[in-house]
Amino acid sequence: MVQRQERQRQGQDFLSARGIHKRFGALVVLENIDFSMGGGEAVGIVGPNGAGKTTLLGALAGAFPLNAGTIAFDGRNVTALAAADRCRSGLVRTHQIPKPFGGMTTFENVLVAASQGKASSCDEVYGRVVDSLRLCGMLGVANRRADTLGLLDRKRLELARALATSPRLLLLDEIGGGLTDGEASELVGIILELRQRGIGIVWIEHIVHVLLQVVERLVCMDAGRIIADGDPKAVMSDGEVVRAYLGGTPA
Ligand SMILES: Nc1ncnc2c1ncn2[C@@H]1O[C@H](COP(=O)(O)OP(=O)(O)OP(=O)(O)O)[C@@H](O)[C@H]1O
Repeated sequence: MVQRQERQRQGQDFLSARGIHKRFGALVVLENIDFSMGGGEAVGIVGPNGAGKTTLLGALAGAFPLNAGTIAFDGRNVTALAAADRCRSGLVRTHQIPKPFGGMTTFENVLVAASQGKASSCDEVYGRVVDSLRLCGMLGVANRRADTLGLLDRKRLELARALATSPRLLLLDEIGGGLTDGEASELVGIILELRQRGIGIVWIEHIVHVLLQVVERLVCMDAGRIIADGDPKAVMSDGEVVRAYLGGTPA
């Protein structure tokens, strides 16, 4: 297994998850996961279907209570915080299948999200909405009902809604799923811009060559465990990763 790179994480992690354990009934989905990262870092998560990737993202975002483990974000223990409170503190996730409010316009969808973020004045909220729409290339469809948007625009809207909450760490769940390579590359441009703003990224994605345009560190999960964590090239050539994820025989 590729060993995790030691990079002054002790005591300085922006996000730190320790001993995470999650069961659904008798099914153990996350087994004693330790995961941490620094501020502004971009980490990709890969692994076979059912490995527990989305569940890990849900655990970090506060989608459900854990069976064991603790999560600290920016020096604060957030284990008992609900998802909405984690979002207000800057820990924000997107969903694999975007579910915008279909009867609302693109603008209204982002406005709802912006209102849920850190408390601020109406002017600031409005400014965040316009900034998010501009960054995600959605000003031209701001007045379109969300249920008339195609898949790429729905994915952009999912990003814009997350961005409007003023995230400091963004958890992206297969934002490129279902898109062509060209469409996914458009999202890469937006996500790179988010990185430039200092926003940390954790990104689950099956389109690995797209993911690798953004992240400097890759984690591979299998059967509820992290089996490799480190430099993307080293992880992708790791014997256990090749066996579990790439479906081949290690060279
Ligand atoms: N709410 C739930 N109730 C019961 N089982 C669940 C629930 N959520 C996930 N699971 C199960 O947990 C396991 C891990 O699912 P998860 O969605 O985290 O995997 P994944 O690695 O994200 O997979 P994929 O790449 O297919 O999205 C699967 O066996 C799934 O069926």
